[in-house]
Amino acid sequence: MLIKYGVNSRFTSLCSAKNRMWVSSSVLRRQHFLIRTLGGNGDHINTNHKTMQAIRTMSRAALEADSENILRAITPTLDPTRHKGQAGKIAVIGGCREYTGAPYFAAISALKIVGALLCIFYCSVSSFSWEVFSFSCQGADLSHVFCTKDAAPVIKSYSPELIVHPILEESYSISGLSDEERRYISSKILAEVDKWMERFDCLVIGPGLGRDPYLLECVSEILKHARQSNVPIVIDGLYGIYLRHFATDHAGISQDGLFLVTNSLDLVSSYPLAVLTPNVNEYKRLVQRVLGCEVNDEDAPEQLQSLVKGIGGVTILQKGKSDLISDGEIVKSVSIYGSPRRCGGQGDILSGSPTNPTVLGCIAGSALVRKAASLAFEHKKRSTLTSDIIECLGKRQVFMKSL
Ligand SMILES: NC(=O)C1=CN([C@@H]2O[C@H](COP(=O)(O)OP(=O)(O)OC[C@H]3O[C@@H](n4cnc5c(N)ncnc54)[C@H](O)[C@@H]3O)[C@@H](O)[C@H]2O)[C@@H](O)CC1
Ligand SMILES: Nc1ncnc2c1ncn2[C@@H]1O[C@H](COP(=O)(O)OP(=O)(O)OP(=O)(O)O)[C@@H](O)[C@H]1O
Ligand SMILES: [Mg+2]
Repeated sequence: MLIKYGVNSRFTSLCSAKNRMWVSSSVLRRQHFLIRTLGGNGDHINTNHKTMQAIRTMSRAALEADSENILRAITPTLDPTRHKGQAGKIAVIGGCREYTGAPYFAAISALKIVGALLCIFYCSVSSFSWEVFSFSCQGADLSHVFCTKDAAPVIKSYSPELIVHPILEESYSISGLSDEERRYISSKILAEVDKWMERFDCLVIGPGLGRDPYLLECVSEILKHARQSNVPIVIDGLYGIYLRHFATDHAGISQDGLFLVTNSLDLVSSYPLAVLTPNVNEYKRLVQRVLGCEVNDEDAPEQLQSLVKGIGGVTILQKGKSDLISDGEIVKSVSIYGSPRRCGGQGDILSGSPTNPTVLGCIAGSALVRKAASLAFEHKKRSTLTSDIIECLGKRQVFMKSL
């Protein structure tokens, strides 16, 4: 079944000769996971395959995506025969001394609404083959947060549902240490994340990470390892850092320089399982850095497509009045009514929502958050907060499905 739908070749082609041995077990695990979550029922796949083809054909002509239909089509019916873990395990890498809300919002949203890779369809539309890594909208089974030691007790206190790993370090907590000691601490952090990496179906990197250079260097390494393991990655809120190019002097004080993140775009470039979710400021800085110009609202779809091509091989979900999504091949817009409230944290919910690397998945994630925001605003009006939106994520009006 997997071979028929190209899953095998998809994953195999992602493994370079160098890391094939290393990733093989995680790839196999994910394939088994996919077989299980597909329900082992060919009819089910064929039905969905046709649905996806129909959606794809329908929406190719217009910029505006048929997001409600897409959301409905990829939302599975809850299946009482499944056991814990089959809807996926998500990890958020984020949370530092200042920001504890952002990783919580992303992780709890993943737990509430985003299952994991539920189905892979290879849709042949026109002349090219198109794969859909679709996460179920039934809620992941386990949601982890890897954050700094200071942030962990706070995040744990928000929710007993989250599994919180207090392992990241910021510069202030290691000040006075030698370079060698710092490198040792980094390697310990990386080893700790690696122990878990294989189990994750998706990483969300960035919510509430802040801008500490030591922390970000560690996260760059985590990102590299995730990529070697072919784990889908959503990257949120890091673009300021990417473009600021921190360098670290021996005392751990950050200064502008051409260091860390000249390479950071390389970290994601040509990685088809990466989704970037920039907000207005982050997008502006990305455009300036990659295209060397200012944001052009008149030709927004074309500019987004150029940006994706400039970075190479990723999917970008540009947040704004309308969300624009592109993988470099196509551009789609989601403009369904959301909320006029612009309270912080809504982007963090969104970063926990697409958790899959395709335009289709991003459309569903965007529609989901906007519909939940609209529903929350109906009830809370001007006092709507991100936590109110989270409460609305699973409502029937959002999914238009009862089970
Ligand atoms: N409750 C929470 O814990 C929340 C935490 N958040 C976190 O807050 C952090 C900032 O997010 P925002 O959405 O406010 O970020 P923005 O990119 O919107 O930036 C906020 C401000 O900082 C400036 N800025 C950012 N990066 C810069 C850079 N490299 N050079 C110069 N100026 C820069 C921007 O111009 C803007 O004025 C992120 O880590 C984010 O994840 C937000 O997600 C909101 C909620
Ligand atoms: N002007 C707008 N009108 C309607 N919806 C919007 C508007 N701007 C953003 N959104 C929606 O709000 C959500 C969050 O986008 P936003 O630009 O606020 O992200 P952010 O700044 O990264 O948020 P966060 O505070 O979590 O970091 C997205 O779902 C987006 O579709
Ligand atoms: Mg944000």
